[in-house]
Amino acid sequence: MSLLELDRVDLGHGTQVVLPGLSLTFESGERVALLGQSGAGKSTLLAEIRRRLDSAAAWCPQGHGLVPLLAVYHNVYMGRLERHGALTNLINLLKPRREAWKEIEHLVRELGLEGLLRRPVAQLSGGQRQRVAIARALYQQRNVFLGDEPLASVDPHQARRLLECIQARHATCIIALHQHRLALDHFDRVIGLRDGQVVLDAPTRELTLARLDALYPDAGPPHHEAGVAAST
Ligand SMILES: Nc1ncnc2c1ncn2[C@@H]1O[C@H](COP(=O)(O)OP(=O)(O)OP(=O)(O)O)[C@@H](O)[C@H]1O
Repeated sequence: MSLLELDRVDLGHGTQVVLPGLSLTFESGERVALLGQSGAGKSTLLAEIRRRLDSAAAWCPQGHGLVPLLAVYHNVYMGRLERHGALTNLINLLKPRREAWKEIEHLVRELGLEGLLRRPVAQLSGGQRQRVAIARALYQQRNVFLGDEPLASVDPHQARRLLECIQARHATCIIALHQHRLALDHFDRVIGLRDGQVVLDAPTRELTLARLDALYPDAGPPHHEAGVAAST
């Protein structure tokens, strides 16, 4: 079943077109990895997909979008803010709701953040913040998971584990990432962007690491996330 279709659309920012004449179809139940060098247009494409899917999609942004002074619990709770009234949310800020606390506690434990629910995000490491952002997106409980490099600041072993948590809850996901081994092992399809063009769109079973590395001509010799490969 088709999830969404882009038919010769020009995507960009203001008057600047970044992805001209883009045509792509996404299916429900598909796990899609978006690859490409910095500036290739991955975030621009994700922003359009997000705009079109609206409340059907959970969103994990590149910059995490967390509130540093608030505790982990409150940052994760924000994933569902709009489901409750303003008063409920205000009371929850002062005195966390018991059932929400339990649910979030369970979720963060799964992501390796146990014991940190009360800690302000400002006092977390980069990798821990990344996991809080993922927890907030999972807490949204949407059909589709959209992520803009949600695995960028965690080690290869953790990246694989987090991806498994995400995919256990979302049959459909579209995620920008740079870890080629993960893309091949955990996704059905890879879309590769370069300079605003789709230069690769293929099922992962037809792809090799060398083919994905070719999307990054400026990167030098490939490194292939040795830790990830060794862990499988
Ligand atoms: N808000 C913006 N206003 C104007 N131009 C933008 C804006 N955001 C991105 N761009 C430009 O659009 C192009 C594509 O950027 P985009 O963020 O989509 O790339 P990306 O592949 O996600 O890169 P990265 O891996 O660094 O996040 C770049 O040339 C960038 O400078």
